[in-house]
Amino acid sequence: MQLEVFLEKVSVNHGLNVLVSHLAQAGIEIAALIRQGALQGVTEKMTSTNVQGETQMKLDIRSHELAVAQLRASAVVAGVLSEEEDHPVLFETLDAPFLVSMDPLDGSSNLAINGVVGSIFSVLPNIGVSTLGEQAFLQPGQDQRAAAYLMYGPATLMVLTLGQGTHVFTLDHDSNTFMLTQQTVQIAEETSEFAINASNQRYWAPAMQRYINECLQGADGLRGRDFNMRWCASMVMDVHRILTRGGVFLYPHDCKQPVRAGRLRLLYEANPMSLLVSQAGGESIDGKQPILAIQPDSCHQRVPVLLGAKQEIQRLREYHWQDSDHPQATD
Ligand SMILES: O=P(O)(O)OC[C@H]1O[C@](O)(COP(=O)(O)O)[C@@H](O)[C@@H]1O
Ligand SMILES: [Mg+2]
Ligand SMILES: [Mg+2]
Repeated sequence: MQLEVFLEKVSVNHGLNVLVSHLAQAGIEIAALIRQGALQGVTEKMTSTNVQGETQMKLDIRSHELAVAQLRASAVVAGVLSEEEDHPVLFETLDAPFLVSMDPLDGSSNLAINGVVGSIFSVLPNIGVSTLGEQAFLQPGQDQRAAAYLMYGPATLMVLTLGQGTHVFTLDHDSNTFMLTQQTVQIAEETSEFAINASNQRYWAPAMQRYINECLQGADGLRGRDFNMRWCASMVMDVHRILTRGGVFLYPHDCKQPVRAGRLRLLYEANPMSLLVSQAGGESIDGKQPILAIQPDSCHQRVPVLLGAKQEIQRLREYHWQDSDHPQATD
């Protein structure tokens, strides 16, 4: 089933369907660029840096421009917040029904090694950007109307939720259309696989040290079974593995840069991925509280991200509460 047919079937919100189709089109255009590799200067670095102080890749900018153009053309979006721009880009259609927050290119460090990258999108209702300005983007993740990521791997995938389950579409490069290949994905509650950048271990809080040490002790330790580890340095690829075969993805707070709450951004990485994971039966927390319940206070704020298999996230929450000697939060 083609994406547009699926949308007409499951969603009565025509405006949202139009928006999702334009996200898909942006994905098709970005995929075409990526496939050209160095021929399109895909691995080139810019001299500019983004608001996070990160050197921008040429493709960070091109992906941003292609997505902004598609969202503007949809005529149902009032403005876009992007990882690659300090302030939201506001369109003429200021009263349009939706706002979008996006990470136009996720996993940029993988480009130079021809690795997997992606794009991440969060769709929010327009609560009055014409008067509120960028404050209108500071809505908790639970208010999202849709979330999606594009994965530019051996196949090009679009993974989507409109709040009724999480579904996978594969791009048919011959007809340039996305076809439904997996409906209502479910994440197993139990897992023996974790993803974390272990090079940061010495900076982690005791709760994280404890959890990872127990996983590494495996069958010889308290967990009584061996755990496997993966790290792709692309949130899209790590989360897609979890939606496909389970596991947990962990980018916890660390004291490498104590002022920084985490590495990943709440509005265009943590929130959309948390909605996709929770709609597939998984959970996501910042250590103590559900990420989707966090009230954002700035557009590019960072947050610790622990997401995936329910049982592991509940164990991690327990360890974090025990850490801070707070009465254990009960479910
Ligand atoms: O380089 P590290 O510390 O392992 O971090 C990898 C993480 O950073 C990211 O690349 C950040 O995203 P961007 O590439 O969009 O900035 C995530 O995709 C990934 O999970
Ligand atoms: Mg990213
Ligand atoms: Mg990015």
